[in-house]
Amino acid sequence: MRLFAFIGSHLVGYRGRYLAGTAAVFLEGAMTAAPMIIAGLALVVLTRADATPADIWPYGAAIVLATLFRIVLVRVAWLNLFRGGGAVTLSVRERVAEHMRRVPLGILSRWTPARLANLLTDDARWIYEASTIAASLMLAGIVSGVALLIAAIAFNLPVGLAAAGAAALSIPALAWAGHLLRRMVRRRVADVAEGNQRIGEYAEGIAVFRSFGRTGAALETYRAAAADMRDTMIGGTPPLSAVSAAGRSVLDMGVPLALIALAALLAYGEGAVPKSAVPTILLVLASIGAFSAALAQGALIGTAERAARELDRFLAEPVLGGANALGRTQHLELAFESVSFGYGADETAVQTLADISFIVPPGTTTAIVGASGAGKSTIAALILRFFDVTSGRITLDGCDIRDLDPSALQAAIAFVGQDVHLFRDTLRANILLGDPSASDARLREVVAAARLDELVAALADGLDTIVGDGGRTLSGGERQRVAIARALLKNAPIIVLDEATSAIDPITELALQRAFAVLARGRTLIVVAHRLRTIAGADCIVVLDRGRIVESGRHERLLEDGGLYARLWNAQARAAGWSVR
Ligand SMILES: Nc1ncnc2c1ncn2[C@@H]1O[C@H](COP(=O)(O)OP(=O)(O)OP(=O)(O)O)[C@@H](O)[C@H]1O
Repeated sequence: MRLFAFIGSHLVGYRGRYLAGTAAVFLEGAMTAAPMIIAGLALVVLTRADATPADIWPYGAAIVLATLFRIVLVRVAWLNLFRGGGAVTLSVRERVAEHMRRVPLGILSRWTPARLANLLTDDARWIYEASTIAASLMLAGIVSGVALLIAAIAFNLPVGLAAAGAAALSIPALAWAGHLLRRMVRRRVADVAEGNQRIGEYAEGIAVFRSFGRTGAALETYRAAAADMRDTMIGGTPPLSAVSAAGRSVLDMGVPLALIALAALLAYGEGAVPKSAVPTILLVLASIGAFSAALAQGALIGTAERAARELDRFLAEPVLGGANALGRTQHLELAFESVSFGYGADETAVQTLADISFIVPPGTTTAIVGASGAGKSTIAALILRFFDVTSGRITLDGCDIRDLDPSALQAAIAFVGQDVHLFRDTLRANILLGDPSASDARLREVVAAARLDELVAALADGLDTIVGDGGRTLSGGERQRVAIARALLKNAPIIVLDEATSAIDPITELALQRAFAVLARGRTLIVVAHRLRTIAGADCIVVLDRGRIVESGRHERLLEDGGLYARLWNAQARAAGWSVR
């Protein structure tokens, strides 16, 4: 039922068609039973003493008509069900993709990339297969089986009832088998996901494993996951097959029970085999066949049901709220007002930021500095609403960013993080992500500002060179420069740079900084940096220590104060003179 409720909720605009298809399947089930029932009637007529060959023709004609009607119904059913099923799958994929866009990144990161990909591929496919083929075969089988059983009862009440009793008795065992099957499917899917995760980690981390001579151990963890998968199959199959076989055997008991009922009739009733006996037994046999065909779809329906549950669970993840628009798109002041934050949803979450307040006036540069783990990147993540604050508020142009339409916030901020992801596409397409409508001249301008022109000139296809998966064909510093070009192109009033130049050599970094300053003039910059030399010119430096602001101000004043910033600065100055012997 859950599966069909799920399908129903995604039948946007196709509900009528799908219902028409279902009605056609219903009739098709009846038309599948019709030839057998008509043949049964013909058998009864032919066993009469006064029967002539001509008596058979109306029945023959009725069988042909029922078959022709069934062909038409199959066509109508499948046409509508496939359209409806296609619409459901499309709607599921679109809703999941749209939801991914709106769920806070903090929540999204709890779903691994493999699980998210699975929602859009395998899970959506199971829903398609269930809503089209499996559901129709199951419904047609049940309708046909029930129609044949009713006909059997009508032909001969005791014999038909004996077979119906067997069918009724098989229901609990079959329901139990369905429950075991669903449990096994759930565990198998979890094992496969775990196995995929492990093999993904093994493939991605192969360089690390090799450098530590740990490839064997890493492979072992994958092997363990594969063994779990096998154990689930081996452990789950015997009880499932036993219960399923028991259910089917009880169902198959329909014919022997019908024969026993017939024998009882002979012994205690009519004293002769009634004319309806043979057709009734045939109808019972056919009805068992129809029920078995319906049962054969159980595994697919069970798998699709699990997929529906998983899709529902993802679609129930809360999305970023807020609907307000910004009053203007430029000169936006950003402010932290007594912001506290801890990762994790419950009260036990460790507080990462405590009572953070600072203002970033439009057009100024604010640097966030502090030791590793102090909470600098967390500040950037909160500005971007990857997470929402635990208490206090962050405002943009006076408006709490939680009340802002997420797309207004996204439009106002360009972000370059520590990990740069490039898509397997041309360098041009990767940079144009910042502004797909940018002119060629503007593109070249940001390429030059990001100090990418030498790289572009050296590449055989220049900007049209495909950069490999995740940008792996470029060096770390080159990837960072592509991300900076992308952010510059976006033309957002606020740019957040989180260790955006950490992989760039000092000479290129200096040149990039100068060019960047020209292109980003008038924009607000929030820079998270370890190399203090790069932010010494900032309008305000906010110094963090274990999640708290311990001082803030301009470089010269902070040096004079002799606090944490001065200590960090002096330590870096000394480190610059270090050498490896
Ligand atoms: N997604 C997360 N879930 C749980 N804890 C996190 C998460 N991200 C960061 N933390 C923790 O929050 C604290 C602050 O991390 P953050 O990345 O903000 O520090 P940082 O100052 O930017 O450090 P670094 O300079 O090393 O990048 C750290 O203790 C870190 O372990």
